[in-house]
Amino acid sequence: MLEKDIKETFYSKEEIHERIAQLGKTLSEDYKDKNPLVVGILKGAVPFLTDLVREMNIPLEMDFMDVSSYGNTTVSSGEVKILKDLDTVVENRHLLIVEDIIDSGRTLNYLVNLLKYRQASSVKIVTLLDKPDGRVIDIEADYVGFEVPNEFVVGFGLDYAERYRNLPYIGVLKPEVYEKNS
Ligand SMILES: O=P(O)(O)OC[C@H]1O[C@H](OP(=O)(O)OP(=O)(O)O)[C@H](O)[C@@H]1O
Ligand SMILES: Nc1nc2[nH]cnc2c(=O)[nH]1
Repeated sequence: MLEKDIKETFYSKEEIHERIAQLGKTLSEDYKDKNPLVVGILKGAVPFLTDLVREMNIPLEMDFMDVSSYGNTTVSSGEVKILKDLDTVVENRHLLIVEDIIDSGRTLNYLVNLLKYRQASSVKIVTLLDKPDGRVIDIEADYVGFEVPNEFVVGFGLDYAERYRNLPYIGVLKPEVYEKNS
């Protein structure tokens, strides 16, 4: 059903699971004894976060924030808005922000500055995907799953107009899918 809209697969289900297992192992070593607060950024990071934390065999806590800069389009508005804030006080906590993708860098730049201002002990980023050619603000993730080219990708949490988040792999849509929507 969903497959018929996909032009090309960049990363398969198996490749993604293998990479998440490696990241979970590294993070378990780096965060042992730190009781990190794992901060998921809704909604795109949910599939990645739920797989990642199950590969981390250390004590940790989870919380979620929802911020928006894209609306229902493939173009960033440039303005980041908080739609849902954390429930947890982050002062003196080690934070690990979990994202599905860094593209322009605007979302993460905003979040890192905000959480540092709230006096977290440390703020690091793990992202499933990094799109370096999309960058407008100079910010890098501390842990990256895969690099992707400068194309609008969907799947494994990433949507187009709220669809395709449940695809178990990462790919790009056929051009006619956008034409139908415009
Ligand atoms: O580096 P940037 O250019 O800021 O782009 C990255 C952000 O864009 C997407 O979120 P979106 O606002 O589309 O929300 P969603 O996760 O709910 O789809 C993605 O989940 C990142 O949070
Ligand atoms: N679905 C999706 N959301 C994004 N947000 C920023 N870049 C992207 C992208 O390539 N795909």
